[in-house]
Amino acid sequence: MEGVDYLRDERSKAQFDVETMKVAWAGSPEAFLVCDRMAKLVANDPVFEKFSKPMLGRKELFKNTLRKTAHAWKLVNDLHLTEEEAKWLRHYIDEPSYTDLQWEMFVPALEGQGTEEQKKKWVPLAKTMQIIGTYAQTELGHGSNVQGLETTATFDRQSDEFVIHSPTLTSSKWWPGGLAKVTTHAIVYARLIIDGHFYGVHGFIVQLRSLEDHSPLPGITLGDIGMKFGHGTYNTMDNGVARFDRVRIPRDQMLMRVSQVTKEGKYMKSNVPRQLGYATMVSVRQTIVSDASKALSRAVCIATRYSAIRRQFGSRDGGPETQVLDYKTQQSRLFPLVASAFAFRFASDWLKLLYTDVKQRLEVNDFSTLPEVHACTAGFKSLTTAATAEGIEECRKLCGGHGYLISSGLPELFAFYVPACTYEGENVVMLLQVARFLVKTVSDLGNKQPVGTAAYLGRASLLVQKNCVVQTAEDWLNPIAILEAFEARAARMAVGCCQRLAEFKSPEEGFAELSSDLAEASLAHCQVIVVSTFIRRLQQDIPGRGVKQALEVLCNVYALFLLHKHQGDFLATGYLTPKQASLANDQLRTLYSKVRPNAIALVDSFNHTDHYLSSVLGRYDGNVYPKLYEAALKDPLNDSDIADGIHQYVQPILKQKLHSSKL
Ligand SMILES: CCCCCCCC/C=C\CCC/C=C/C(=O)SCCNC(=O)CCNC(=O)[C@H](O)C(C)(C)COP(=O)(O)OP(=O)(O)OC[C@H]1O[C@@H](n2cnc3c(N)ncnc32)[C@H](O)[C@@H]1OP(=O)(O)O
Ligand SMILES: Cc1cc2nc3c(=O)[nH]c(=O)nc-3n(C[C@H](O)[C@H](O)[C@H](O)COP(=O)(O)OP(=O)(O)OC[C@H]3O[C@@H](n4cnc5c(N)ncnc54)[C@H](O)[C@@H]3O)c2cc1C
Repeated sequence: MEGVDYLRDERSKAQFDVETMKVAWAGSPEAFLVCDRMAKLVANDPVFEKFSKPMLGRKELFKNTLRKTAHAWKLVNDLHLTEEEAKWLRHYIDEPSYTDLQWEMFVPALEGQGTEEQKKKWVPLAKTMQIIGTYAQTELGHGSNVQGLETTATFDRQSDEFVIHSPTLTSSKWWPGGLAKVTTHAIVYARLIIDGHFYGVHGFIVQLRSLEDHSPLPGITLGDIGMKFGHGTYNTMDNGVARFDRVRIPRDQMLMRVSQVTKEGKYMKSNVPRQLGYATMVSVRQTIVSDASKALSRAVCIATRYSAIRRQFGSRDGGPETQVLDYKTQQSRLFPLVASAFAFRFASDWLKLLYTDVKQRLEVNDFSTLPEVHACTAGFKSLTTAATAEGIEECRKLCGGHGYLISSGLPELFAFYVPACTYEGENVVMLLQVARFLVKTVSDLGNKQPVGTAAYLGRASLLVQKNCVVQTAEDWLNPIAILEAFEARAARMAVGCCQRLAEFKSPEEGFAELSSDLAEASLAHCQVIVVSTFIRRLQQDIPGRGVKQALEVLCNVYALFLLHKHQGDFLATGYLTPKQASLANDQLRTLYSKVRPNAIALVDSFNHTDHYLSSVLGRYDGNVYPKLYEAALKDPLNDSDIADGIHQYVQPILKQKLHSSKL
């Protein structure tokens, strides 16, 4: 049998309806149709070809992306694509580009932090791409500590302008995507100074380049910050540096939803919290969670298909060898990642609802849920990006040596994905934000009943006393038992941290000293939410033959895999006995056997095109070995039998005359 037959055979074993699972993965029949149409549009358009990317130099890579982005914008207009369709189009083109910043950060910053008047003026210009913007917050000296930014915006009453200035080397803006060569505008975050007084960091709309000839405007120095990790991935983006030498902008270019500066130089706060100035980051973190499920699903699709084709050992009397997918070790590394992709998918759908809700509330000045939403987006961003980055690397290893080839699609995917652990809030820094929320919630338990995602902490006094009642491996299939285990572990970790915090001279000192434990408690809290979201999703109506059952298996795999991975926490907090932890692991092995016949159908449900996967190992048709050979032959080194440099540098060594003493 060939790879093609292996996958055909695997597909025939599926115990659920793949077409309906595709809809469950996409979220709705409408969402499925949009994704499917955009994926095919990209896959069938030669402009979006990706094969040659790894061979291109930096300048060619960058220009190639400019060309693709221009073509995509033409398609958006010619085909009258909606914003949602355009977003999927960008996604499937699969190349970081200045438009990521334009649509994910510049426009949301204008919409979220601008006044009605500012929105009216700037948003249409941005949405029609008459101006192209970026989000210039991070500096050479500070990224995480936003209040530590050094760029200044000094109000000049006489001219009714702000003067934007980079007073030190470390105040240079450093990292913003598209800044180096493309963007005409930026939201520049700077310390506001009026009459020598500092009023904190605010966003300012600054024009960077001439709209006529694209040259940097006077007083502005712009450049690229240099090559980044991986070759053909993030180097398509011109992450940039900017320095401002007393650049003047009109007063009405400060984003003034949160606070205003009057003509007279009076600083006025609206009745909105200053954290609203961070709203763009909340919005993008939510998008990043959704992207995590996409990136992880892509990696597991490649690794699962290849694992069904690859055979090693186990052959006796000349019969076929064992598919590596049949090894329990392979399953225990791969199937939890398949389950995680689904878990993150449903978590991101839920987070989107939470975010939509807070957005509507903010519009009518209801800020009550902002701290919870900030904690959820920050925590989920950290949890999902860390697991996805690790998961992609695990998938590479699951593909053995071939996973290290660029043609496997995995090295480039990893290089493309891994900065998500850092951008939009470094992951540990984000977990510490969740910790602040947890500490406040637990400290306030006597006065305030927590709601929403923290509601379980309202039962903390019970959860710290109760013990797990599981007696058999079967008991671990009960969602109530699973959820209570996660809640009890998280509540005990949070309460334990709070008790120890009280032993320090000041809360700040305690927080700093216990920050590692607090980060772990935060992760445990976020896992409660992801697991409970998956369980709740299964309580909804899910049509299609066997679809719900297959998802139930994955939900249990996800939860029990986490329980096994973090069993130290579950045991140390005293909720579980070693016997109960071991029963969970027994159940996990049984669950892997239930996933096995559905493995290929599950990854088919992601509906990834071969173009999107860009992986010889993950091809839908399974024709791996001939295509791997073909891809290798296309390497420039195979253009000739004798490569450049052989005559010059190798042959002289071969032909050297050695003295007998050196022989
Ligand atoms: C091409 C890739 C494919 C994927 C495409 C997906 C789309 C991605 C688009 C583009 C690609 C990526 C581009 C990347 C862009 C960037 O990275 S932009 C820069 C992002 N920078 C950060 O995220 C900085 C991180 N730092 C912070 O957010 C904050 O400073 C902080 C660390 C959270 C806060 O520090 P600190 O506590 O010192 O700060 P204060 O300002 O004093 O805050 C006090 C209180 O406010 C609460 N807070 C903080 N942030 C928020 C918020 N966002 N919303 C609500 N509330 C917030 C904080 O918890 C404090 O509350 P408390 O006093 O009650 O405890
Ligand atoms: C690919 C990419 C694209 C980006 N695009 C943009 C963009 O478009 N616009 C923009 O403004 N920025 C952008 N950034 C910058 C990005 O947002 C920052 O790099 C990020 O916020 C992290 O900040 P930092 O680099 O200052 O890390 P640091 O904060 O210096 O982190 C270094 C280490 O210190 C630790 N640390 C920091 N503070 C604490 C603390 N309080 N407690 C415990 N540990 C701590 C961190 O955990 C980490 O281990 C981009 C970055 C990348 C990699």
